[in-house]
Amino acid sequence: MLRAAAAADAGDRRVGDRVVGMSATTANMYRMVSIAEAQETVLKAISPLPVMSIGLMDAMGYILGKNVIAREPLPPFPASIKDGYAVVSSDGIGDYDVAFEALAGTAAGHLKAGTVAYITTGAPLPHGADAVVQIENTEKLPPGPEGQQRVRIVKPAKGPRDDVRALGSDIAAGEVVLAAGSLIGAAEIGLLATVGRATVKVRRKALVAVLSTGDELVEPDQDALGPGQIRDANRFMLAAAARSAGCNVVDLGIARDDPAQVEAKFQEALSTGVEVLLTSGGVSVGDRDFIKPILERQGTVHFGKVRMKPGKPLTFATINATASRSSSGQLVVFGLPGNPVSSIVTFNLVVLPALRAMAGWPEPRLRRVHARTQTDIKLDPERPEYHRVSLHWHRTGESAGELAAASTGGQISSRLLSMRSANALLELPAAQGVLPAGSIVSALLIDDLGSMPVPEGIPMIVPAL
Ligand SMILES: Nc1nc2c(c(=O)[nH]1)N[C@H]1C(S)=C(S)[C@@H](COP(=O)(O)OP(=O)(O)OC[C@H]3O[C@@H](n4cnc5c(N)ncnc54)[C@H](O)[C@@H]3O)O[C@H]1N2
Ligand code: MOO
Repeated sequence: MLRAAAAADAGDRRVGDRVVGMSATTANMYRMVSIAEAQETVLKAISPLPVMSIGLMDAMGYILGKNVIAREPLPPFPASIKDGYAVVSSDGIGDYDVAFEALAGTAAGHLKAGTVAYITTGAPLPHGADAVVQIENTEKLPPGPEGQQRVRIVKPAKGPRDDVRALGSDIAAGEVVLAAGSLIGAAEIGLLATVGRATVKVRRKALVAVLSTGDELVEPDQDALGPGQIRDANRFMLAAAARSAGCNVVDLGIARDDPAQVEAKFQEALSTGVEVLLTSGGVSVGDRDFIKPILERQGTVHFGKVRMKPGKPLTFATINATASRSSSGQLVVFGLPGNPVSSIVTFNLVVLPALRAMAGWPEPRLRRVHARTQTDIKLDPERPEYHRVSLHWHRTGESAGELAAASTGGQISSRLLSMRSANALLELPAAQGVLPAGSIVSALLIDDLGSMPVPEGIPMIVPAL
């Protein structure tokens, strides 16, 4: 828990990180913490969720809860790498009777020296054979006097083991094929299937609820806006962001700027057993910003102001939920700012690492890269700014190239277009002046670089050998 910086007036009480009277207007008394401190506070307050069993078809995107060890070797028998003929390599070139067919999915037969067996890719090498000659290095001969198949080996096997996968050469028996803490992707699912894990132990992911607050908000399907109304963007955006982190989402709808309505929604979150509640709006310092005072009454507010742009009023609290169905024993609440860009940027910087940590990621933070800016960027003198950019690969001259950062334009926190196609947040320091184009800055990835804009003028390189 953090230290309250503001001095208490007589009659005020200390709650979590702040000294409060009871009105919402005291919300500006929170100590402004750094983003690093905010992230650390959140990660300290949460723990990985319990391990559960899941079917292989549904395991994508989970973190493995236990090491997975191969019980048998792969291949489980010496196997042919080619369609061709199983041979005794020392027999060499010559004409041979085809003694039998060794097909994939059948048991290995026995081959006598001086004969060959027709073999398919993946079939067990017959006992007695030690190599395979691919079909291209053979010629089919007319059948022998008793009608038996015959073949000419034109180019012999290079020696024993030629075109044979040795027993256990892909996976050794007893090998750890996946370590606890691994993120399960498509290849990992293939490995799990290979080693016979039809169900796997993975970390559960948080059940997340989303709630928008504000008298001005209407549903997106409202065609004509009334006076002062805007459509609710955050609830849908945050639900999608939580889902793309693999979480199931409960939609709590919109609460009006009325403490009773907001509190009723919090109760609904608790009784549904959600582990994480994302609210947006109502966390600033106005008389109608009720989120902080409600959180103070219901639980512990760990911070309520962060030195960052956008996202300054970001609020983080925990509410005891031992009486609810939540398996973590607490409801973790992120009070995200109402401005849409502030809410999605704070989601990426603070909520996403928390969801990942709950899901068991050993390193839940966003990945950092370095990039070169393409335009001048004005800095904020007071708050470090997370400038939205689209990163793409840029090649200059003969060099391998580097990531170039194209700004998404106007960065005001209401302009959601600044997040469109953004795949990274530049980490700009709080400073006077302008960061000149061509500067190298660090950037946090908020999207997969595999979907970055198609780089222009980057041909496939064939290395000169
Ligand atoms: N006196 C001060 N006022 C403000 C400060 C401050 O330090 N002192 N901070 C500003 C900053 S920075 C931010 S960010 C905002 C955050 O305010 P709230 O979290 O209380 O959000 P609201 O006031 O409810 O809304 C802000 C803005 O966003 C729109 N909004 C809200 N919810 C949604 C939604 N679900 N979908 C789309 N748009 C939404 C809302 O209509 C407002 O325009 O406070 C500043 N004020
Ligand atoms: O912190 Mo606010 O998010 O700048 O608009």
